Amino acid sequence: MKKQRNSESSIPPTNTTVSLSKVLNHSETIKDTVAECVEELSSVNLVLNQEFANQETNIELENALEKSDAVKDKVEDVAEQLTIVNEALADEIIERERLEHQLVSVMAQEESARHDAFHDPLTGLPNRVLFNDRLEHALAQAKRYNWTLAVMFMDLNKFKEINDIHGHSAGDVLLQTISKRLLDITREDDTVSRHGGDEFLYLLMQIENEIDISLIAKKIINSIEQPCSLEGHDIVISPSIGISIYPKDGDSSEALIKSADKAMYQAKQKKSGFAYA
Ligand SMILES: Nc1nc2c(ncn2[C@@H]2O[C@H](COP(=O)(O)OP(=O)(O)OP(=O)(O)O)[C@@H](O)[C@H]2O)c(=O)[nH]1
Repeated sequence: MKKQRNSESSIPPTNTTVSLSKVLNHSETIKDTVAECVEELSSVNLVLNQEFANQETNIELENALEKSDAVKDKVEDVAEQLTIVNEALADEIIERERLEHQLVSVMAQEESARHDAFHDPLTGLPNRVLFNDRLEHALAQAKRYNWTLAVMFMDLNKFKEINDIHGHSAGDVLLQTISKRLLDITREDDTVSRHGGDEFLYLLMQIENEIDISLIAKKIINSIEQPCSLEGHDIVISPSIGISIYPKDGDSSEALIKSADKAMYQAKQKKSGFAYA
């Protein structure tokens, strides 16, 4: 009897399960062939027995018949053994599939927990923890290879008014829209993160000069200042950005973020869009 395998599983079988299934299929074919041999031997022995019953005593025929019956019994026994082995093999395959399924599901849960630990739930952007980790790593590389890095601290202007006028969920949509725009314009090596509330942090890797940084800051401002449709209204919001540069403004992540934060307040006061530390 063939065991019912878990065909609804969305997880592709591993090489081990595939090879075990091949062995089982092969073994089932052998068992079927052996079972056919048993049937053929039975019918041959039946005919011989009938012939033997009609004859005078014939010792040689009697011996041959006994041997043939013994062979049939042995082959029958082999067919039964093969059935037992195949059932054990089928059980083993089901168990392996179950374990593989369990393993994949545990790995998916771990991956999801890891993602949640390092990302902001509202916008999906990297959170503070991931940003700090990337900044620490970037600083170690910058020290080793003499790179220049830039940290941008960005805060939205008068974001509270959006919440007050249009409601908190409209504010959430605005934060999500802005985050998507920021992600779209961020280079692969750079990092944009949500620091909290309406604050975002940028890490720019291997920056050549301030002209490049200013161009990036203008690009970010331009992208954020594009109108955003909220509940039928076109909302326009602007950011203030403070910029600190490694090694000029600090050689630790705390110092660079602090300098950029201070510069952001200057940009906000002067309404200049962005300012350097
Ligand atoms: N919708 C929404 N609002 C948030 C979230 N987190 C923080 N806020 C709000 O964001 C606002 C941030 O306010 P501030 O940055 O202090 O004020 P602001 O109006 O932007 O003023 P300036 O920065 O001085 O221009 C506060 O009203 C918070 O309640 C969030 O996840 N969703």
